[in-house]
Amino acid sequence: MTRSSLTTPPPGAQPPPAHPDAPSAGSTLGSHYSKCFGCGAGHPTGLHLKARTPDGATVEAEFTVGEAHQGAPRLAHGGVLATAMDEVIGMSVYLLHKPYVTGRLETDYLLPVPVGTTLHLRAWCTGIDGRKAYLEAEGRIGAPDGPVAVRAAALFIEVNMEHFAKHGDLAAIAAEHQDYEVNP
Ligand SMILES: CCCCCCCCCCCC(=O)SCCNC(=O)CCNC(=O)[C@H](O)C(C)(C)COP(=O)(O)OP(=O)(O)OC[C@H]1O[C@@H](n2cnc3c(N)ncnc32)[C@H](O)[C@@H]1OP(=O)(O)O
Repeated sequence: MTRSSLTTPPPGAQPPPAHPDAPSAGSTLGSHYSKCFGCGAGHPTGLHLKARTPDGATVEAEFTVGEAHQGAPRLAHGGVLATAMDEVIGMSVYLLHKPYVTGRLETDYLLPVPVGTTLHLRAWCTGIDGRKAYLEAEGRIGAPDGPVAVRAAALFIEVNMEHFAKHGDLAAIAAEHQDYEVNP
């Protein structure tokens, strides 16, 4: 990953220890919002990602590139792939048990991804520094150990629920979620 200094944890920043109330190893992670383009089951044209954590530290999901995701003919659009990376990283933040939003997302495209390909996505945290969470992700073609097609590095910023109340629709979030301490 050719991550920049902005997405590289500063010296001494470490991934956090597992939060006692975060999803445990083997858990499935629900959608944070039914209309989310990345994970909402109710979104008519979204990516419909469904994630799980095999170990309480990383998050995995699969994304099959469809007709609606093309850029060049029969090939995935890079922006759609970046969305998938943003979403799987966003889901990995569940494990930190706090609300975060994407501040910066960097993406490397290593291989073209044809329509019909299933990308095996994985995301993990590389360090925490105050409100800043440093995270990475990869998308592998066809299998969890397949060739890496996409890599991402991100800086997520911790926010409070007022962020969503001020700028968005907290009532819509509250209608679907009970635990406001968790990035749903
Ligand atoms: C439960 C609900 C559902 C939650 C649903 C969440 C689901 C996740 C879905 C996928 C994720 C998304 O797409 S989220 C949607 C896309 N993202 C957004 O809409 C975020 C828009 N941006 C913002 O609202 C703001 O810029 C924030 C919150 C990111 C930061 O604003 P702030 O709170 O005023 O904080 P600020 O002081 O500026 O920044 C804090 C520290 O981070 C650094 N920093 C901030 N941005 C950057 C950046 N782009 N690149 C480098 N560094 C940065 C600052 O230098 C500072 O470092 P230092 O001085 O402390 O060293």
